[in-house]
Amino acid sequence: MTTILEQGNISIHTENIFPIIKKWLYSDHEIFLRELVSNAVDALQKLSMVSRSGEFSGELGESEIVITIDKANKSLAISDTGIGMTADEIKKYINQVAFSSAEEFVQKYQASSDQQIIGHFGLGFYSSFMVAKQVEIDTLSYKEGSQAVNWICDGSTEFKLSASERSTRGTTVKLHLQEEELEYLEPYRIRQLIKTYCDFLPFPIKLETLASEGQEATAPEQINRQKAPWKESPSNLTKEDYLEFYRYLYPFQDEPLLWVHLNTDYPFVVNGILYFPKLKPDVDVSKGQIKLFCNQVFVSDNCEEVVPRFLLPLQGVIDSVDIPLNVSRSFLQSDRTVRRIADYIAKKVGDRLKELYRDDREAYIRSWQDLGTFVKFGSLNDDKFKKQVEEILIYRTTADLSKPKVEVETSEGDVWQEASNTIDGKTYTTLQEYLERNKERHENRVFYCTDEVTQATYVQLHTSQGLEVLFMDSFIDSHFVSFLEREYSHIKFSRVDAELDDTLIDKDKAEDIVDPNTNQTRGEQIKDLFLKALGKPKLTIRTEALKGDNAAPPAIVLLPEQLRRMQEMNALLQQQAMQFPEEHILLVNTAHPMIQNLMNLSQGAIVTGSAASPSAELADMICHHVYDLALMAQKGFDADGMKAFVERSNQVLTKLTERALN
Ligand SMILES: Nc1ncnc2c1ncn2[C@@H]1O[C@H](COP(=O)(O)OP(=O)(O)OP(=O)(O)O)[C@@H](O)[C@H]1O
Repeated sequence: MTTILEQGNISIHTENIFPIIKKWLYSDHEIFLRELVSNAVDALQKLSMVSRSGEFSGELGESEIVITIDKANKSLAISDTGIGMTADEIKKYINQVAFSSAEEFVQKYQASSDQQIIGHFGLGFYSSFMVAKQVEIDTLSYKEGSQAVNWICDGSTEFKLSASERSTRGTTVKLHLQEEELEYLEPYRIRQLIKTYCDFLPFPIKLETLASEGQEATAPEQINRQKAPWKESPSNLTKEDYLEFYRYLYPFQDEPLLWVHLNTDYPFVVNGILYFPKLKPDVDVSKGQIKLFCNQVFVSDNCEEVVPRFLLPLQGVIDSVDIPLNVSRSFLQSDRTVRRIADYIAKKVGDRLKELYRDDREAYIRSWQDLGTFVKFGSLNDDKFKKQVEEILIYRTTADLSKPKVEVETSEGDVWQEASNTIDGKTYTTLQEYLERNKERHENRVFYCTDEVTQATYVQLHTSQGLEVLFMDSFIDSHFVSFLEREYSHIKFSRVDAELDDTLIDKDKAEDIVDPNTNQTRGEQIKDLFLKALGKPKLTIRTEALKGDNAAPPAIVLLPEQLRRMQEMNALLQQQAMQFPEEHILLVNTAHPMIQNLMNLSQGAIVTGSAASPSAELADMICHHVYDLALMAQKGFDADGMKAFVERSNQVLTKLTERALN
């Protein structure tokens, strides 16, 4: 015999709140489980609080949550061994609080047309009516002498509260599922939901199934991971713990480069672990991969609005109760606390990078290929971050800075080895160090290379004369160079193929006057020869005697810095690869023996007086060839260019062999 304690009407003002909720959150029905499990966790936590405060001195017993699938009766029950509720509490918290907060929730969202709510939190207990035609609460409070109670509601505004036979402390919420919601009787579906939303809740969540037609009962089995490493103190976690957690979150991915553990309580609460992944070339940097949690309950698979944009490629977890969840994503972006949290995250990331630079230079350099992209992207986007990391921005250099490791000893007797900037034969430097080292030879001028292969000749030309070149060859670097120039307006950056530094040119040789009749210098004559032979109006021909004897090539193609940058910008705007501009410079090296021979060859032709003489023809061909070789070192050939080059190579060789035989 059950005693009816109360039968009545739930005090809400919107009569038909149930259909509205169902319709409103149509696609989100599954969140009912998250809400009910969260309530169970709260009940367990409250019990441990009252136990600690001495208000409750009974046995705590097993703190756990059990989800029971009863296919035969089409019901799903969520039980906890938490604090429980008395009849009065049910009346207050369920009949009044739960329903009025649900009503408030619905009214709020009816008024808003924005479906992009980040969390859909706050519906609480009431969300069970999205999937259940009847909900039953069976509960016994921890308070001594409490009477167990049973509450039943069928989704209308009426409820029935009666005494219950229950003898164990805690609460069971049983959902009699609607016919169209029977998917929640499938164990795989429950596992999937718990893994998604409740994996890191701090109590065991177990799943059991009762026997049903053709199926045996299964004993309760834990289905959540339970441990949330980001809530632990960093000093309790080993490197392996962090790596294991990363593998758990992102299986089958390369190991992360490093991680940052966030934990602060003031002025806002933020916990989390962020990982720097190895960047894949196809990574979509506009898509966030950080998981957002609120009190260990999963909220969203990306929190693009919470982390600064440049940190979007990071992975991991952010958990904060201070991020408003029942708001639209666009609102989040302008929320003041969220902005401050974003700043905090950027600062922590910067600190971590500086720490690595200081404490483990080798790891820093090894990871630079990937880290550098973050750091540069961050500097471009966030001024505060730029200031934080500008001293640890490094560039690979041609300078040989490898020196024996020096032991440094402070007056306190601390000894450490000065960090080496050379790893696997590659040396790195900061911009400041570069400028300092080269102050005497080229103050405030930086030579850089964007492609080690195609610009090899130019790099070699510079290094042979002792000029230091920085490699700025990652995809972000073309923007970054312009950015650096804006930031440090006194520094001039020139790509190795843009123009030649005076130190590379032998001024005396170039001025050599050879023809007393015309007063033409050797350089002018060579220029004429190439102009006529090539016949390209947009091509500028320049002659210089390059230093370095035979090490310097007979000719190189130069692309003036500003012109090239404009082309790059246009290509970017049109989303095309940059075409090699027709306006460029062919610099012919008058000091090269081959160019001198070529000059003599063409002069021989002039002496014989015939423009079509074999010598003139060969000289003309060689001019084309020299130009092609210079182009080839810059950009390679297209199909037509390659065909012409091979054909001409054969002709030149034929002619040369003929001459050798004569
Ligand atoms: N399993 C439970 N054990 C004990 N008390 C519960 C349980 N479930 C719900 N309650 C009580 O009912 C109240 C209302 O629950 P409901 O889920 O609607 O809202 P909430 O948990 O307070 O807030 P929200 O879910 O919006 O964060 C709770 O505050 C709690 O007092």
